[in-house]
Formats: sequence, C-alpha cells, structure tokens
Amino acid sequence: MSSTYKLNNTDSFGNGDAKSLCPNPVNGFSDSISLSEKAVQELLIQQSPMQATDDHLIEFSEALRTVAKALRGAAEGKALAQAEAAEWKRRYELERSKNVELQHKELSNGVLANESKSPRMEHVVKSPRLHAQENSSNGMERICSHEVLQDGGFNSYNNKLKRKASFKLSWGCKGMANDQHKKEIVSFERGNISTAERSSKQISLTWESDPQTVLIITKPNSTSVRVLSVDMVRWLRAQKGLNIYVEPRVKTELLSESSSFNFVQTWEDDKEISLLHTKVDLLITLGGDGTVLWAASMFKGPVPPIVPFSMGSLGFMTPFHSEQYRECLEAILKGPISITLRHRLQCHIIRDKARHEYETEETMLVLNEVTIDRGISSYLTNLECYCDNSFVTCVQGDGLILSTTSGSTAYSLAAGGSMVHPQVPGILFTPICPHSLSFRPLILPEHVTVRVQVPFNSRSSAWVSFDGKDRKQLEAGDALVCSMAPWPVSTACQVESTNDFLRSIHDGLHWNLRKTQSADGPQDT
Ligand SMILES: NC(=O)c1ccc[n+]([C@@H]2O[C@H](COP(=O)([O-])OP(=O)(O)OC[C@H]3O[C@@H](n4cnc5c(N)ncnc54)[C@H](O)[C@@H]3O)[C@@H](O)[C@H]2O)c1
Ligand SMILES: Nc1ncnc2c1ncn2[C@@H]1O[C@H](COP(=O)(O)OP(=O)(O)OP(=O)(O)O)[C@@H](O)[C@H]1O
Repeated sequence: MSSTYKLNNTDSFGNGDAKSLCPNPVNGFSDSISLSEKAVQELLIQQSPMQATDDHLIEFSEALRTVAKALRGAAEGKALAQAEAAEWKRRYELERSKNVELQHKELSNGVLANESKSPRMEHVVKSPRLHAQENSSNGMERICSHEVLQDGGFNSYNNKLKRKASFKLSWGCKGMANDQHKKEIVSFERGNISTAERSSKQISLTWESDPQTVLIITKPNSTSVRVLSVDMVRWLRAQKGLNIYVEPRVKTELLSESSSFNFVQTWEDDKEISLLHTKVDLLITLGGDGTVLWAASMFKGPVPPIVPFSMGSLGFMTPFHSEQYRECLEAILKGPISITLRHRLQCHIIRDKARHEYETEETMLVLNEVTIDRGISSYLTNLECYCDNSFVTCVQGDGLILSTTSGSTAYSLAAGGSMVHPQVPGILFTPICPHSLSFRPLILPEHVTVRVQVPFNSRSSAWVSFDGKDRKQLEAGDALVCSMAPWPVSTACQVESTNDFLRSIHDGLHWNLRKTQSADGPQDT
C-alpha cells in the first residue's frame, strides 16, 4: 500500500525565532508570515489594552463586511445564472413550438398535395419521410421523388404544364440474393439484443421519366469554364433537346457569344431562384468545390441531383472530368446513377435583443460547415456550447467549427478534425486553436441540436460564417442554433461513394503517402 501524507500549511519550516515563510502545499507560494513570540510581546507592550481591543474590533468588522460582500456577490451570481437558464428554457420552448408548428404545416401541405393531386400545385416541399416508401423487392429501400409540379410561370417562358422528371432512390445491399430485406438494424428477442448484418448501402438514382431541364452553375472569371459552358449548352440543346437554365451573368456571356443562345433561360430575383427546384431535374457545376457550395446554397429547400465537373485545383466533391463531359452526361441522363447523399446543417441566429420576438433570422443551410470565430478581434473567443440543452463545454480559443461530414475534409480538417466519409450522418465539433491542452474534436450524432452562445460577460463579440461566406456578428447574449437539415445534397459519383471519397483524399491530400519500407532489414523470426 502506498503511504499517504498530509502537508499542513500552518507548520513552520523555520526554528520559531525568526520570521518564517509557510509554503502553501498546493501552489508552493507563501501565504502567511508567523512572527516570533518576542516580536508579538513587543507589539503588545507598545499598545494599550483598550487600543488593541478597538483595533481587533475594527479588523473583525472589516472581515465581516468582506464576508457579507462575498456572500452578496455569490447570491447575485446565482440569481443571474438562474435568470439566464430560465431565459434559455423559454427560448428553447419557443423554438420547439415553432418547429412543431412548421412540421404540422409541412405535414398538412404534404397531405393536401396527396389528396388533391392537383397539377396546379406550385411548390410542394415535403418532408423526405413523407416520401419514404419501403419496397422489399430486390432488397432495396426506395424513396419516390416527386409530385406533379407546375411551371411557376416565371420568366414568361411558357405557362403550359411542365413535369419534373421523376426518379427513385434505392439503397442497394451487398450479398442479398433474395427478396428478404432486413429492415431492423437492431432486434430484441427474449431479452437478447442483436444487430443485423451490416451491408453496404450505395445509393442509386433511377430516372422514372426522362430529365428535361438542367441548370448549369459556373465559376466566374474563368476562361476555360466559359469555353466549356458554351460548348456544353450547345450540345445539351442540340443533342439532348433539354431546357437549360443558367445564371443571369452566364446568359449575358452566352448572348454576347451568339444570339442563337436566346433559348437559354435564367431568373431575375430571389423569388424565382426559390422556385428553381420545381423545374430543374439536374444541376451541373463547372468549377471547384466552391462552385458546388455556391450551387447548393442557392437551394434553401430540396436540391436537384448535382453533377459536379472538376475545373478547380482540389475537387473533393467534383469527381467528373470536363474532357469527357459528353460520355459522362449521356450516362447520367440515362441512369441509373450512384450518388453520395451529403447532409447539410441548418443554422439560425437567435439575437438576444430579439429574444421576445417569434421570428428568428433567416435559416442558413451549409454543406461544409458553420464557423464561429473571433473575426478581427484579438481577444480569445469565449463560446458556451450546449448539445440538446446539456452543457458541452466553453470554447476559449480562436473559435469553433460545426461541420458536416462532407465538410470534414475542408476547414475542420485544417483545425485538426477527423476526416469522415460523407455518408456518415453526424456533426463534427471542432475547436479552432483552443487555448487548452485537453480539447479534442468531437463527432456528435445526427439528431442533436447544438447551441453556441456568446456569454453575457464575454469581452468581445464573435463572428459566424456559413461555408466560408455571409459573415454575421454575434453580440454578447446572441446564440447560433444548428441541427441537421432535412434537405441533403445528392452528388453524382464517378464510381461509387466510398471509392470517390478515398480517391479524393489520396489525390487531393496525398493522404498517408510514404515511401514503402524495403524488405531488406531485420525480420521477425
Ligand atoms: N484553413 C482552412 O483550411 C480554411 C479556411 C477558411 C475556409 N476554408 C474552407 O473553404 C470553404 C469555402 O470554399 P471556397 O471554395 O468557397 O473558398 P476558397 O476559394 O477559399 O477555397 C477553399 C479551399 O477549400 C477547398 N474545399 C472546399 N470544400 C471542401 C471540402 N468539402 N473538402 C475538401 N476541400 C474543400 C476548396 O477546394 C478550396 O481549395 C469553407 O467552407 C471552408 O471549409 C478552409
Ligand atoms: N456561380 C458562382 N457565382 C459566384 N461565385 C462563385 C460561383 N461559383 C463559385 N464561386 C466562388 O468562386 C470561388 C472559387 O470557386 P471554386 O472553389 O469553385 O474554384 P477554385 O478556387 O478554382 O477551385 P479550387 O478551390 O478547387 O482551387 C469560391 O469562393 C466560390 O464561392
């Protein structure tokens, strides 16, 4: 048994006559000075007994005042904390009731759309869960895509009914020869819990009707992108007879090339952008990862499947080579396509000033990450983080990244987060330069709601940015609330999801590249 010992900070290390220092066992600093008895007697002789008593009373009353002040401070602190907690509870309830109301609205929209089957429905936004239809044949789970949608009549293009191409998504399971599909991952029988055999679930998209409309989003100020877009638009129209939407800037560029491009459609305002998802069957991006992020950010709800062509330097989300765009688009328009379903995060800011208001600021959707940092301030950011209202930690450092798994290879990776396969659902909680030796990044489950608050006593404000854009300031008391969005982004795969992911980390980052050790050396016997 190991011996135990106690250090008493009243023990003297000296011989009693001289002034001696008593080191504190915890911090090693001296915190009291004992005087020798002789010195004390001398002091007492110098003072009359009455004066000494008065002095003691003064000292005593001062000590009492200090204690009272400390107690008052503690009580005030406690009251403040209680008020803050009550305020957060109230906001949480407000938030929850708002979400419930939204869900009800969504649900009744979906039900109405199903009941009426009206082709005049302009904008049907359904929860993916409402679409889910299980189909056990071929061991596939399926989601049917669309309702019949009417062209919203924008751009005075035409007012005739136009149907969006419909498609099915199926989750393929490796090694399933028959129709038996194991629906439950976890089963519970006679007190025993067991899990079903894990199977690879590559998602496949099959067109049920031919795609008719494509939207092409391009990186600006790039000659090679401009040349390619001209060629692609021409080919898609002449060979495939497709309707084509481009950004207003690109339409101007095309028309300056030739007036024969006047069939190309575009939009004029945000309202028209918000209706794009009801018309577009396929979204093509020409650029790097930034262009995919840009394209996704245009869709605040459902996003059409994206075919990302690589015209940047890195390309984690852009597996297609522009040189073979015709073969590639031929195959994609025909289907079926392997896709990566990339989750997005929905974030909104709750302002302390507007805490009594029902409406919060516009919800932002991110494909990579939302970052809360110190911006131009040179002070440490101080961020209180809660997960489903449980306190997680207080981040003191340059900031915090809340990332999707798609974003795990971007800023989060640079800040020391793990790389995660994009189809793993989860939220990465990665600090930026934390001033602590023990802060490691976390990966939280998909269903949680994370709240990051700038404390009321923070020395400075914080700044939040969404996929590296749209910086907004968070003042003391403001909070950012973030959870998984119901509208993922599907990107077409070159091969399949895992193969594409591994290729991107090998090619893009030279992950774990090392010369192979030669065989001529010491060997295990
Ligand atoms: N220190 C950093 O690594 C750092 C700092 C700021 C922003 N970023 C990233 O830049 C993103 C914005 O991209 P942008 O193109 O608009 O800005 P940008 O032009 O500054 O490019 C940033 C770089 O990040 C790469 N990138 C973007 N998304 C990626 C992903 N999911 N996986 C791997 N690499 C990715 C891009 O290819 C590009 O090379 C932000 O979402 C953030 O993740 C990274
Ligand atoms: N359609 C667009 N409209 C406006 N800005 C865009 C558009 N597409 C991309 N951007 C912006 O242009 C910048 C560069 O885009 P992108 O990352 O695609 O190209 P890149 O920098 O050449 O690629 P890489 O980062 O792989 O080298 C990004 O900040 C992105 O937000």
